[in-house]
Amino acid sequence: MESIGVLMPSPIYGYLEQELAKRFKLFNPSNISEENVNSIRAVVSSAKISVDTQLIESLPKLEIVSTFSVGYDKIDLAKCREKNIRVTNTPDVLSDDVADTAIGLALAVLRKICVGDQYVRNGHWIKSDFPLTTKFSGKAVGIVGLGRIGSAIAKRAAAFGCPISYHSRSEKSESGYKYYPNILDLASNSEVLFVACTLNKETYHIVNRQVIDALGPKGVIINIGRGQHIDQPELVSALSEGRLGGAGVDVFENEPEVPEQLLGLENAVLSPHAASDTVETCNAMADLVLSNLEAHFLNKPLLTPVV
Ligand SMILES: O=CC(=O)O
Repeated sequence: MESIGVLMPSPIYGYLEQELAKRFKLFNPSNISEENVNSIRAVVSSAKISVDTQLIESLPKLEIVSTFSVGYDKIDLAKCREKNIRVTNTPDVLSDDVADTAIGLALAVLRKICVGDQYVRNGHWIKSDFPLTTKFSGKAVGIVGLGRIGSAIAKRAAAFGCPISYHSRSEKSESGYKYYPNILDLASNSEVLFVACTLNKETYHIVNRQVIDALGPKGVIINIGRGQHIDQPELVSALSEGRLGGAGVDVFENEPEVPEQLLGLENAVLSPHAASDTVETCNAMADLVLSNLEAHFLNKPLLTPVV
């Protein structure tokens, strides 16, 4: 497969790059030219790399886009379908880490773990005790999107004694959790709302002002999905006005830009879109990207096809 050209539009992960370079002819924007563009048959992308019409059209021999991410919202799927370009992602292998991060953010927000850390480091503890925080165990948990990641969050939250409800396109009665066909009803009946659905036209800004207000001043939102799931200016104003109790945010609308106002809010815990970023999981994601590419070029079934 050494003669097959694979384009990585920007750096993703060292191990993945090394392994791709061993197996394929690896290109990046600095070594791609008009002569070799026709040898490129695959693009390796990520949650941060856009595979838009322009990129797809510029690669006439493109056969497959393999993204190092579970989300594929940055890939123009319609264009890929139109041109018979296959698309793969990396589901399952990252669900545990993302769910762990979601629970970690909920604990950090409610138990003020980051604020407490600063309290100790800045010497305030010597002067006075840290104010009481809020319990997570037993809180009513709402999950938006009961897919692989949402289910992994539910399993963990259930172990904390939290009653679980969810909203998704369709009811998953086998889950045994309470289903709300309307996200507003879910928010009204939840104390901690986890956003874990796929980003698409229907879920863009699924958490809007009404949903935030339904959660209320004691409510907490945890977003490990995509920044675009939440109307970010509404989130920031609700947090700063105390209309929402807190938020744990791993993803932002215009990453890596983060609204200045959010940086100053103690009731928000911020994370740099890193929910799946452990060595173990990134290696497993890289292996899945490689296996999908190898399967494609050996005419075998793709392991995790999207298109
Ligand atoms: O955001 C990360 C992913 O989609 O895997």
